[in-house]
Amino acid sequence: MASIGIIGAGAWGTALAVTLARNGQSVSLWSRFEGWADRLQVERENKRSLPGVTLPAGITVSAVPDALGRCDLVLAVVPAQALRETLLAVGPLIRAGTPIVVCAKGIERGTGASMRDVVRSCCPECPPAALSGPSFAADVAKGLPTAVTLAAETLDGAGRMARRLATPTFRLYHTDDLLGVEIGGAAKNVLAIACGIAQGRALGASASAALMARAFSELLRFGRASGARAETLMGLSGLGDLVLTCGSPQSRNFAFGVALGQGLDASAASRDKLVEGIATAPVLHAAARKIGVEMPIVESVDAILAKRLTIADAIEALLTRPPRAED
Ligand SMILES: NC(=O)C1=CN([C@@H]2O[C@H](COP(=O)(O)OP(=O)(O)OC[C@H]3O[C@@H](n4cnc5c(N)ncnc54)[C@H](O)[C@@H]3O)[C@@H](O)[C@H]2O)C=CC1
Ligand SMILES: O=C(CO)COP(=O)(O)O
Repeated sequence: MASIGIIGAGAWGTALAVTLARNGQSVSLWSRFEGWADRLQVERENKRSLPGVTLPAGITVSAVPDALGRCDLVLAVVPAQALRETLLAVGPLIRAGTPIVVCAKGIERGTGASMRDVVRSCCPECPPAALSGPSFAADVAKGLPTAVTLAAETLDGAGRMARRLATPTFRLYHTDDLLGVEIGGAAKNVLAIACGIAQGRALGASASAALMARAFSELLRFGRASGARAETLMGLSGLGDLVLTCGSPQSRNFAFGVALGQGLDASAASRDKLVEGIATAPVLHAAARKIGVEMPIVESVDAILAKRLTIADAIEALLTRPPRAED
């Protein structure tokens, strides 16, 4: 069987490589940094993100992307804002017809492009797909169980990829609602920042639950108006990942929100870690406005990050919105 290619040797790229290789797959893991690729290849451990987890022999790590051209399935696991630049660099090596499964969760800043549209524009001959759902890299790398969703343009294609990537502890459901899966992953990061802020401000467990429920209502409203299916938004990649990310300090987006809520400045709170919701907040807010969907929590996060509102004013604005029927 041909290898599975993984682009990006950060926390999630490494965790996926480990999971797949433990299940007998041969994995080519690519990092753009030669020194980092060499370290992983020799030390057999990602000491930065997943200390204590051994890379199985089935993983080959390299900074030379040629092996991607011999893979029949490629996972793109770089930050959402780096996907275009990365695919422009290594995409031409990927064989036509090879699906590119984006594992990043976000919307491109500047263009407002979805991850599948970035794949389509950089690698027009490779069908885009997405893998998303409640899955912390550290949990998955330890072999703890979870379930996520694989979305592709066709249900058959999604099913084939899901069977290829599933392991006894990494359970994959599949769907052809690529739009819905991408929206869930991108939106939950922004909403988790708001939930973190509530935690950081010590607003209490009742407020956290209320905020999470209203956050889900925003996700659902935006997703449906965009054409996503309700069952996807209520599934693993929507509600499932929202619950995980909005309720756990293990989440970088939630932890960033907590730090903001405790009074830390945004750049200090996100130093040395990837917080996808920061870049996605303004683009998601703009996309919602464009289609006339109200997303007050997303709007507040965007305004706080852009320093148009203080946290205290944003909380006050949310609490004093006119009463409305629940939707
Ligand atoms: N860590 C997690 O638990 C999970 C992360 N994800 C998603 O996976 C994506 C990647 O996240 P992590 O692996 O956790 O981040 P990370 O920060 O640990 O790793 C990111 C990787 O991308 C590479 N990279 C960064 N900028 C780049 C650029 N401009 N060009 C090429 N490569 C670049 C880095 O060198 C690194 O190898 C994010 O979109 C995240 O939302 C999804 C599920 C779980
Ligand atoms: O997407 C994730 C879990 O499903 C990881 O969330 P964070 O990027 O907030 O750490």
